[in-house]
Amino acid sequence: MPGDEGRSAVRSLLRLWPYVRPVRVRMFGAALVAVLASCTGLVIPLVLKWLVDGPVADRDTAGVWAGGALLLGVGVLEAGLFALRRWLSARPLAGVEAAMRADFYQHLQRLPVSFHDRWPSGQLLSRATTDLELLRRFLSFGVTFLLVNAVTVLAGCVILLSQRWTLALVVLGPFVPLVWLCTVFENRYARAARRAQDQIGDLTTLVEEAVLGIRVIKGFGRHRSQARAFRALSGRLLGTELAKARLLARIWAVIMLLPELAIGAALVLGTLQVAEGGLSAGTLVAFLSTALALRWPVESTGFLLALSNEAATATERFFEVLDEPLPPDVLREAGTGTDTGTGPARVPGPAGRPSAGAPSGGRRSGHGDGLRFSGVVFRYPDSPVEDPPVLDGVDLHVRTGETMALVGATGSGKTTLTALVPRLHEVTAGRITLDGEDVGAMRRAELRARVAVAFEEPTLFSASVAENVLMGADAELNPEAGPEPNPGPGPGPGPDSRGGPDGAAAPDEASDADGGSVPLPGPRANGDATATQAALDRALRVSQAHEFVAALPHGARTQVGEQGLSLSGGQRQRLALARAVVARPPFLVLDDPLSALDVHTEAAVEAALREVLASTTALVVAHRSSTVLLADRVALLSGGRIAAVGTHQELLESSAQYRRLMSGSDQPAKEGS
Ligand SMILES: Nc1ncnc2c1ncn2[C@@H]1O[C@H](COP(=O)(O)OP(=O)(O)OP(=O)(O)O)[C@@H](O)[C@H]1O
Repeated sequence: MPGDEGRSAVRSLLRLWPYVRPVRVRMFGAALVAVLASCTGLVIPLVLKWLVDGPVADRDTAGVWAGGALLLGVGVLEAGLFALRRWLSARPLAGVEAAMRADFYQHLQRLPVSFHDRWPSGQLLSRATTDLELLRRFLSFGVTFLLVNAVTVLAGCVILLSQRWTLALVVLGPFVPLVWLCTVFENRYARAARRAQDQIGDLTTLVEEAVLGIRVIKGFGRHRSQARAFRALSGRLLGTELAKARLLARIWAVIMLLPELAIGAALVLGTLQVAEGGLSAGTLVAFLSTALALRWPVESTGFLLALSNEAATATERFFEVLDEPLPPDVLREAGTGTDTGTGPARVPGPAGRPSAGAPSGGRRSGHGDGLRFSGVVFRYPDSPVEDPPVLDGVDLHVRTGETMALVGATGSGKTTLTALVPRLHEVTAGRITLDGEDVGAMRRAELRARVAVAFEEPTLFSASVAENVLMGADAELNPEAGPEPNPGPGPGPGPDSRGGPDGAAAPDEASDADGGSVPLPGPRANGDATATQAALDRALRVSQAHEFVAALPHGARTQVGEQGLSLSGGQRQRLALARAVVARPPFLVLDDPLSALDVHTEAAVEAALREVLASTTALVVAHRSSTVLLADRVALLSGGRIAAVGTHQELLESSAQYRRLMSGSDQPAKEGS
């Protein structure tokens, strides 16, 4: 029902109030000033009336000059007030946009992985950018001028009626059909606006995927089909935008035509009345200039209604994400101000500086029970109900200090099982315990302090190598949690300080890199930063990344990720591994961390990793027999359960499926290295 939709648009917009509240004084002040400015404009016809009926009729030149000066003064005052309105509202409303964007980002960070699995990233991106910008325009311009127009039209009507009520009725006659037409238009436009904004989100997703997957697209020569998909989507968006433009053009035509006709009719009638002597020329001039002054407020209503509708849609789209419920424990922790996932994890400090309450890193987790899965069942929330769960009663015990390799056919659920330990997903049934403590009952910050993860897909952020690695460290080790926007040579080892003419490491530094440290330059390389430096060096050495990092133009301060240097898949994976081991976590979960390494590097990383694994309790997803050999025991995942557990040798002897897996016949793509 049209009426319902209209009301819901208002309801949607009212949800913005908590964001507007802090700047309400400035905003209403700005609106008041705008109303004043607009009403000042309405004084001009009255001055004109006085001018025509007074000094002009009396041929009083001095009076005409005075009237002209008065008109000029009123005009300047009106312009000054409008400028003041802009000054009053610009800064606070930019703040509103920033606050909304910050809330949106924080909520996205806190939402579970299952939400991000479900939502296309382009939809989120367009809501955080286009929609919020639209809302700022609505709040700074739309709301104000809806109010200004309403007050101006009302004041104008009073002036018109007081000048000549019969003529006023002629001018105001079209008002009723106009309101009705606007209501019809508003509802149609709201639907088109929603469609367009959703289509922008889809288009953003497509562009993002095309940019991220550019190698696949080029490698498989898919640019034509990709371009076709883009054209189809942008064609659809174009269609919607044209439909919007047509709707707008129609309502605009009506909004402009009806008042013009009415003013024309009033002009004819008024002139006749002046000719007959029933009306003074000044009154007619004042009447007509008031009617003309009301033209813009009436005409701009169509545009403002369109803007309001788009803003209502943008608000709905914004709150669709913000209304997504957070997991109860995240909510609780957010309420107590505890870290819920946006900051660096609190993990045990380096040797000699254990964090209070957390087990000291770099040693076995002692008398604990290790990592235990008991009757773990898991089904992806969006999977069809008739499908069996991915994991259907997993029982597995990784003893303290033990390294357990997890093997299984492609799609058997290995990644899913590892993701349950740091609670990227919540178990559907059963429990996972760390040293006897249920991970489901642990605070997330504490869980992250105990478990470090490295995924098969190594993600690097637009930050320096050091910051990327230290992301896995606690606050003490990680002096600068946020990424720096720019590398900047700074006081650190820029190309000049690293020696080589083209930024390559000088021979002495290269040899330093072999056995020494990859210095963190500048403010970090002093005093308290020694521990950070030591942890970083150790992690880089363990992951066999120290040599290539030392050879980077700015060493560990080199910017990597999207806005920095591109690294090879193997280099990225080694940095992700360094991130996982930097804090020497008591529990380590690695999802095939060596998959992108060449045989030579893999052997070197394995040797170093063996040292790390010896001091942690680890679950390592393995596709190659070389990774399996790092483990004390192997668990075979099949049919959603652990089908067999034993040493590599035992499983080779007892399990035909394991033999097949290791010989590569089950996983031709990954096995056989
Ligand atoms: N986000 C998701 N939503 C729904 N189903 C998913 C999701 N992620 C994975 N799955 C499904 O869960 C099953 C297990 O996937 P998983 O990635 O855990 O397997 P895997 O053993 O790690 O495979 P691989 O060895 O190829 O990495 C697959 O059937 C997959 O299609």
